[in-house]
Amino acid sequence: MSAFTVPDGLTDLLQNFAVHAIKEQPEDLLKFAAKFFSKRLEERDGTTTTTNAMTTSSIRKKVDVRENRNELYDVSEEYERICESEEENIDGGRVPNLKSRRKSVAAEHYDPETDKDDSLIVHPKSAVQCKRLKSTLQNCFYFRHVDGEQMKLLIDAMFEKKIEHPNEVVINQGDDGDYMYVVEEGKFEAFVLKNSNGKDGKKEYVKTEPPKVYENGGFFGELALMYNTARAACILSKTPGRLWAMDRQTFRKIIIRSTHKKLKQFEDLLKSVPIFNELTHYERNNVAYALQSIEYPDGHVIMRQGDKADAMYFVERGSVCCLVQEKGEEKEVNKIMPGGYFGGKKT
Ligand SMILES: Nc1ncnc2c1ncn2[C@@H]1O[C@@H]2COP(=O)(O)O[C@H]2[C@H]1O
Repeated sequence: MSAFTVPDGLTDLLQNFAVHAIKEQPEDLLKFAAKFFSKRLEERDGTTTTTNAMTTSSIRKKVDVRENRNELYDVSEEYERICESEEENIDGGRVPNLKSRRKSVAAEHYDPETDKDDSLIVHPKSAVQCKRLKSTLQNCFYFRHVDGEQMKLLIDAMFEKKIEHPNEVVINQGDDGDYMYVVEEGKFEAFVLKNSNGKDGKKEYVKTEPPKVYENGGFFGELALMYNTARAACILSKTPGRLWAMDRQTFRKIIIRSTHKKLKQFEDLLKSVPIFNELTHYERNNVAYALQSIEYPDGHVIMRQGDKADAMYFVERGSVCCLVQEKGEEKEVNKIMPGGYFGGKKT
């Protein structure tokens, strides 16, 4: 009998491929496989086969890898390389060159446990501004974990930023994270760099996939502050508008303290669920924000057979029994353990 050695990573690679193929049900499996594996290769090597442009996913990949080692990856080399032209082309429109906004990526590590300094910035506001800001924050699910006292500190620390024109670049991909923004009014859209050397040597940006539009609500610019990385996308105004900005220090002291632990817990849970394995950092983060922790007592009926599906559930602790009514009797058909999920299409 001959002994075989399974190459490192083979199981994960094939599992990922199988999950994708099952999910997407391609007509031509071979073509789908070719595309899938080429994309993995591009992501690993940080190159594309058609251009030399550094894609955000490859930048993000590198950032992620370093993050796992608790180091900070400075993307400045790539950024300088992709920043050579004087003007930039976003979705066909001309926007000012933002190279001057680029600073070095701040590498300081923030540990909420050891930070005893509670001093925060205060930007004075009128009662009307406070009221507007409070209602904007309350409508934003990102701030769900913030308690009343912290909400007051947030309101003090944030300041209003008026956007006068469409096509203003609020965030430039590759920059350091200085502020996170909450949208009170106006329309904003996210773009990512497609080609650093497009038509006439100008940089070309495309809408994110899926497109991300913020209209009279929502937030952006949290990733670079949360993960200490360079900006992962550009945010451009589509109309004049009004934003509320939160500086990096306030974000760290309030948001990281109150939500980071919870988010990490959720993120780890999501990582163990195969259908979410392939999500990017950003996508996984968004799912994590949308999750809510609910404790059920033993024997509690979470949903009944025939109920309308209104949510998907992930088991964090304990186990969940699936029962089916058969000839007037309930029969256990499945037991879902931590890492398992139900309430989606199949359990
Ligand atoms: N597909 C996307 N990938 C990364 N960031 C995105 C995407 N769509 C929207 N964004 C937002 O764009 C912001 C750019 O700055 P940050 O990286 O700090 O945080 C990012 C997110 O809030």
